[in-house]
Amino acid sequence: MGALSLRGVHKRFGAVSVIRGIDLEVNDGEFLVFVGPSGCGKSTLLRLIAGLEDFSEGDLFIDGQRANEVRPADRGTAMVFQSYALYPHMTVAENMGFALKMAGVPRAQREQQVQRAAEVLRISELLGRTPKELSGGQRQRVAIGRAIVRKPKVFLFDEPLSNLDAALRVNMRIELMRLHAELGTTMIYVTHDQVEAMTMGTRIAVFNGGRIEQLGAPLTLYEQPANEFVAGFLGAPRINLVPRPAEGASAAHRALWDALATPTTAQPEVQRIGLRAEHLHLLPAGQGVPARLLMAEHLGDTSVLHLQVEGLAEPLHAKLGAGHGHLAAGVPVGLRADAAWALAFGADGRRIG
Ligand SMILES: Nc1ncnc2c1ncn2[C@@H]1O[C@H](COP(=O)(O)OP(=O)(O)OP(=O)(O)O)[C@@H](O)[C@H]1O
Repeated sequence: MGALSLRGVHKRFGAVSVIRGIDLEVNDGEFLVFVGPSGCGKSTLLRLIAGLEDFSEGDLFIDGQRANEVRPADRGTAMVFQSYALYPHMTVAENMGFALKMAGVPRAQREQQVQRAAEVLRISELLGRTPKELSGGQRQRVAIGRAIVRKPKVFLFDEPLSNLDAALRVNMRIELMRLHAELGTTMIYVTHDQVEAMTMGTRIAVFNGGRIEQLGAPLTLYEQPANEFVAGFLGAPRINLVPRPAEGASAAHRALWDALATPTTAQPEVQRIGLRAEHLHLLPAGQGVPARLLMAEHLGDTSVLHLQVEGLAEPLHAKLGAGHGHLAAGVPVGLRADAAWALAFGADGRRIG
């Protein structure tokens, strides 16, 4: 079992309030991702769960038992850090078995648990090496192995992949998902990388300024964000936000607003309409909403276009499939908006529909 409950949690460092009222239920066996911009408190919440920080207010329950005062080693949690924090003079096997040794587990049992974890992580052949003889990805596996041998109820990962290069990160992402499927243990995973969040999480909690803005399944958050912050944080390029045209707005701005009209977006309290880049399409110049191409990023399978609509403060982004490599900066184009995907936001940033 590894269900976790946080109730009314606050954390202050001196006068600075870092966690500002969090209630959260983590289900047994789920892969929950904490995502948010730098400094929003996600690592602090993870450290509170691990027992590395004290609560200023609020309670933590692990499998229904209040755990605020339980020693970190006795909570059934195991944390994996971004810096692998391996002991340089110990072999991989010794590093992985160290916590068990400290806990007084007999040698034979220790060795068996280390062997088993090494098999799961596919690093059996590395057990005799020291950390300096390992690549970054292998070191990260050892750090994870050290957590596995303790058979925790909950794994806590604090940006574990951010020291790895892009290709290795993708590999380790898949490995961690496999590990989760194999062990079935609750995992809480902190990242500021929205791609990691979207691909790995059973659910995602989007943090902002010490609070959770929204909690839900990745695609729910992507398609039905509670507010502009969540809409803007998930998705690359960033969601397009079109403000309601004020008096004296350009004809192109008005045409764009009209192109986004649906029964929801037509409501008078709607102040901004959000449209993701994949729902903005190109037309020949002279058709649709007039725009100018500012810059094109041709990625091979997709092209991301940065477009200026006269009178809008921010450029729009459109994401197109292959076959647009000929488009160069400066050309006039037309735009078609897929209004069925338009999201309507009120003055306070909350989504209306
Ligand atoms: N021990 C501490 N003393 C004082 N302030 C702290 C302490 N630990 C964290 N903070 C502050 O709390 C805020 C939240 O930090 P935290 O590390 O939880 O953010 P984060 O969301 O994990 O960000 P990042 O992705 O940059 O790690 C930051 O402003 C940080 O400076």
